Amino acid sequence: MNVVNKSIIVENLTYRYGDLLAVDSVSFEVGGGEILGFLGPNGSGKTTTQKMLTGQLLPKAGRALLLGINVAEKPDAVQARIGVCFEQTNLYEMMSAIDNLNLFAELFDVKNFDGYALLKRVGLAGREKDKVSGYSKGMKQRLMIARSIVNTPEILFMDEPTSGLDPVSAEAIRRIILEERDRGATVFLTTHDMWEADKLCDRVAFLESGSIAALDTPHALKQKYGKRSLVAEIAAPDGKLSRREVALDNDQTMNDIQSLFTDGKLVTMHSEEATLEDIFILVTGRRLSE
Ligand SMILES: Nc1ncnc2c1ncn2[C@@H]1O[C@H](COP(=O)(O)OP(=O)(O)OP(=O)(O)O)[C@@H](O)[C@H]1O
Repeated sequence: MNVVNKSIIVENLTYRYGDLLAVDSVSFEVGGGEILGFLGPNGSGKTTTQKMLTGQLLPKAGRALLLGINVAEKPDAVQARIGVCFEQTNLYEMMSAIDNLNLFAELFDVKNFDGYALLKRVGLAGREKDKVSGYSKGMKQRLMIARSIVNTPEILFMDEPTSGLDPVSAEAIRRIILEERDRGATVFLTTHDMWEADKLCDRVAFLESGSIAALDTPHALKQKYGKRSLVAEIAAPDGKLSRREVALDNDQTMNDIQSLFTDGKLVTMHSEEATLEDIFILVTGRRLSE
């Protein structure tokens, strides 16, 4: 990652609510066109960090540079160039979807804005003129995504964008995140969904009690912390099935694999690698869903 290509630079960012240290001197960088997953259990400081990065909270110490601009010093300059999709962001419920988007396009001074094309992209074609109050949760979430990309943002912040959605809506939102990344946007994504993080993110940060416990590609984290194994089912002469797990990374591996073929009839065999959830527990000692 070279200097020009760093979209987000965070240095010792700190936030306290009274005596409670919510974000504890966090530092990291995100490259242009990268998807960074920010993962942590409830209360670990994800939202507070996002709020400081998007100019909604002033850090108590440290700083965040977005596109080379110090957010605390010039929040307006930063906000014009980013997109924010937070769960609690309000849509104008009594207005139609298209009017919501047109209003935002006006606020951002977007030239030649085509709200119909954007609504089509998020799967809301045909419902453009319906009032948002009549939209389902998944439809509102799609509209929020559309709203967050009205200004073709260079950095997109998303807080749990697929939480509580049906699989079709969730997949549509993941597709848009990847399209935005392919267009060149940097994406900062918080999620509880480890499978989603593994699938979407170039790198993930594990946040625990306001500190980053690990930050790397999902692959590198699995290599570093995960164990690889083979899981086999073997049938005894009486037909009784037993399950065997063979660690792939120790001195006994060859002998153990051979015994799978000699100790009975090998019925099934597959390799298993650690999930991000397993590694999160290993690194932080906590479950994500605690
Ligand atoms: N407005 C507030 N006043 C006081 N304490 C707060 C406030 N907002 C958050 N906190 C506390 O700061 C800590 C970090 O909260 P934050 O909302 O950043 O965590 P989070 O990781 O986003 O959690 P969640 O996954 O539940 O959204 C928590 O201990 C929380 O109780």
